[in-house]
Amino acid sequence: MRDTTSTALTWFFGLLLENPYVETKIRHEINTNLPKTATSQERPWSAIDHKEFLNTLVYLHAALYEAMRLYPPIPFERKTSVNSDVLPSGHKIDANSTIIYPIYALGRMRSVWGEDALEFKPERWISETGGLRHEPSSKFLVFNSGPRSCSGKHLAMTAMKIIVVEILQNFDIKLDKGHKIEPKPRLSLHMKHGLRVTLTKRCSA
Ligand code: HEM
Repeated sequence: MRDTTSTALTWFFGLLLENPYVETKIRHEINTNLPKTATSQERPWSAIDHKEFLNTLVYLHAALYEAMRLYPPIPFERKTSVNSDVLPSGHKIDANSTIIYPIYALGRMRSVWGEDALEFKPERWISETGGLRHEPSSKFLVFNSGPRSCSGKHLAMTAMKIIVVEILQNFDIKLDKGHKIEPKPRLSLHMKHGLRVTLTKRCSA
């Protein structure tokens, strides 16, 4: 469980470094919504109603979902049938069959996510009214779907938002020269060489 959130955050920051406009938008969203009483020296969630504040970070939420769509911490899953059945696709399965489904590939299918499926675009998660666009768990399978889906999803999203706010409020991040970002698929989708960055302390305004 700890592995899933840390893996998600590593890919999130990797994507942020490759897409500086997303970082700018997230920083803007944080600064706009952070109550004026909370300075960058102060941990905002100790001084304010953190639930209310984190709920305003719609674009950050979208960017975290988008990072996990492209790099799901658990890249494949399996299910075993109790009885014979027919899948929505029309495929027949026998009782006691184990099906492995690739969450990584599902998150990148053009037929599911559109022509820009391979692009990192948090905007795809924002609705016309500016809220978070709902996608069914059968489409966004990162937290699994059905009765055995992740019971820590809300906690994971809250923890990741807090960590991102804390890091972005306090540091500038730069990818180390020559560092190559590439996946190492295992049970969790780690980065092959980790994410080597240099953090520079931000001066408080
Ligand atoms: C980004 C973070 C996370 C992701 C992507 C994630 C994803 C998943 C997935 C795919 C499953 C289904 C596993 C399976 O059936 O084989 C699962 C189950 C579960 N997760 Fe998470 N998880 C995350 C974080 C967490 C956290 C932080 C907690 C707890 C604090 C947690 C608690 C659980 C539990 C208890 C289950 C089992 C649910 C059940 O079988 O009824 N998860 N998670």
